Amino acid sequence: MRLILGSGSPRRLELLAQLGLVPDAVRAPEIDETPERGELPRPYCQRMARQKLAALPPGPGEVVLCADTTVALGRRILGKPRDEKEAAAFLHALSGRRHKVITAIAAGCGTQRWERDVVTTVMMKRLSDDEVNGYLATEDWRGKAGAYGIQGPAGALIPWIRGSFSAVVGLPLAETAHVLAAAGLPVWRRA
Ligand SMILES: Cc1cn([C@H]2C[C@H](O)[C@@H](COP(=O)(O)OP(=O)(O)OP(=O)(O)O)O2)c(=O)[nH]c1=O
Repeated sequence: MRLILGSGSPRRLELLAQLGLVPDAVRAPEIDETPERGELPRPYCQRMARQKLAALPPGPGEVVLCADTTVALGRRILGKPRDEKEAAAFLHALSGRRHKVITAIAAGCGTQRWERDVVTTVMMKRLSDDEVNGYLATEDWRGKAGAYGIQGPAGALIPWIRGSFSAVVGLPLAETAHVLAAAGLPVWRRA
């Protein structure tokens, strides 16, 4: 069975490597990530993971793994910021508050499909202007939902989380291992 990572995210490749898994191929899905009117963050995130998989149907002997990470501030979806101005606005909105990070995974093999999602609560400290500007200057926010990456310098801005660290970074490892095993790729027997 071949493992196909259906994601262009370097974080997801690294998280799979943490399990000792090196995909046989990496394919980046191209889908429209615009939320529907009134769509809530969790169903949106589930829909994104499902659509990414639908854009990359598994070939014979392939397991395709796709995922989506969405930052939710109440009912509001904070996607990947378009520019520094939007990143600054996201950080100000998150400052001093707790929010949710949802990561949904979708895997497929033949006509079978597996889906899971994990919701983690993240606390962002109250940010000073120096902290916002200093973090923006690192450029680390680019391409990241909610305009931060907990695994990088933004770690200094996050006093605690309740949930799964790996899910916040982009792939919930326990659920991913479970789904891959169900699809015929047991983590422990691949070494
Ligand atoms: C909140 C958060 C997000 N992120 C990243 C993970 C994802 O790469 C990104 C969310 O965007 P996604 O749309 O989930 O993924 P992507 O566009 O990077 O890749 P693909 O669609 O090809 O799978 O934000 C972090 O790296 N750290 C964090 O703390």
